[in-house]
This record gives sequence, structure tokens and C-alpha cells, in this order.
Amino acid sequence: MTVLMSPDELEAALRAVGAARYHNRHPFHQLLHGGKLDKRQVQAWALNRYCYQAAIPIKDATLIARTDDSELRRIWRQRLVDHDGTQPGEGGIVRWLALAEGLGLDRDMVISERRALPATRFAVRAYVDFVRDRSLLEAVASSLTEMFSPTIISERVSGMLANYDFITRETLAYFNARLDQAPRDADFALDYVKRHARTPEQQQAAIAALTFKCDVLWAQLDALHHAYVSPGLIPPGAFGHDGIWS
Ligand SMILES: O=C(O)c1cc(C(=O)O)c2c(n1)C(=O)C(=O)c1cc(C(=O)O)[nH]c1-2
Repeated sequence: MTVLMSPDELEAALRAVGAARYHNRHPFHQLLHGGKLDKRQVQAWALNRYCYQAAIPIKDATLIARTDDSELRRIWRQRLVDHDGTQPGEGGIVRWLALAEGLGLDRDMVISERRALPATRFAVRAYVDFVRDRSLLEAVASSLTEMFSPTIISERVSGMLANYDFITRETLAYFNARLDQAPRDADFALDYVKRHARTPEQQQAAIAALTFKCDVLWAQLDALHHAYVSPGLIPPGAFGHDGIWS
């Protein structure tokens, strides 16, 4: 039988999910950060990850649309501002596109998502659908991977700067803002989950939501590894298929 945990025990259980399943443990990230990939493989990472970036504000708008809690909406809408900016040329999506262009990718190709891996699109879509279809508590809990992102972002920026001559500090500027935004967002979401998960079932649902989200991130890296590292099977239509790297 599942027992009711204290809020701090719940937090510990959530952190244990991240320790076991967060995407910092994925071999593709270890290759990426360790300088073991060539430029095309890094380009593949950037253009696939664009799909995730582009979906994040859609899932945040979905969450906002679902709640009648005005305070939650007010706080959550900062995430839309962070990703979309307040005027053209601002925000995380634009900064991600600058990263992709800094790697030599064509901006319109990246935005079109037509060269992304099928599994990337499916994983990203699953996240948006989850936030639309599950309870609000699960929707908020699914964002909690951000508790773990500052560490991986620091590792990524220092590793990529040290190991690739085609990467500059400007290319990676996207991540600077995330180092402030992610802890702020995660602190709020964690507090929300600790206050609103009041039954054993709700607590287990929150843990399962975070597990699901780790799977969303992991699946995207599995797809990259399968296509671009080993066995190197690039799906039809995807970046690099038939030797076309554009
Ligand atoms: O670089 C990363 O490893 C990483 C991880 C995550 C995450 O853990 O979901 C996010 C981000 N970056 C990120 O940049 C971002 O905007 C973001 C939003 C969310 C979310 O679930 O709402 N996760 C993440």
C-alpha cells in the first residue's frame, strides 16, 4: 500500500527520479559535452532540440489555459515571455535559432522541423499532450526536470567551449538566461507540487509525471544516438539522409 509522504519526503523522491533518469546520464550528452562529436552530429542535436524549444511555450500556454487559478497563470506566463520575448527578436526561441545558425544551419530549415527525426517529433508531441490531458498537478510536476538542468547546462557550456573550435560563447548564449530562469521556475513548481500533492495517489502521480518527462528527454537522445552515432541509421527525410546535410 502506498503511504502518504511528508512534503520533504516527496521532494526527496522526486530528486531520486532525476538522479536515476535525467538526461545528463545519457551517453549522447556525454559525447556532446566531451567533444566527441563532429560538427554534423552537433548540428543534428541543435536542429532536433529546436523542436523541443518550439513546443515548450505551446505546452506552457496549454497549462495556463487549463487553470482557473489566477496566481498560477500570472507566474506561469513568465515562461511564455522567456521563450517568446516581449517583442520580435527576443526570447529563448530566437536565441536557440541563433545557436543553430552559429553552427551553420539554415534558419528556415530548422524552423520547418522537416529534417528533424520522427522520434523527436513524437516525444515532443507527447509532452504537450501530457500537459493537456493529465491533471494540473501532473502537468506542473512534469516541468520538474528543470530542477536538474542548471548542472547539465554548466557542464555543457564549459565542455563544448573547451572541446569544439566551431563553438563560441555567443553561440551558446541561449544557456546563460536559462541558468537564472530554470531555478526560478523549478522552485515555484516544486513548491506547488509539494503543496498540492496531498494524497498518496497524488504524490505517486507527481513522481510518475516527472518520470514520464525524463523519458521524453531520454527518448530524444536515444533517437539522436541511433541515427547519428550508432548504428547510424538516419531515417528517410531526416538531416543527413542520403548524404544531404542541409
Ligand atoms: O538544456 C537542457 O538540458 C534543458 C533541459 C530542460 C528540461 O529539463 O526539461 C529544459 C531546458 N533545457 C530548457 O532550456 C527549457 O527551456 C526548458 C523548459 C522546460 C519545461 O519542461 O518546461 N524544460 C526545459
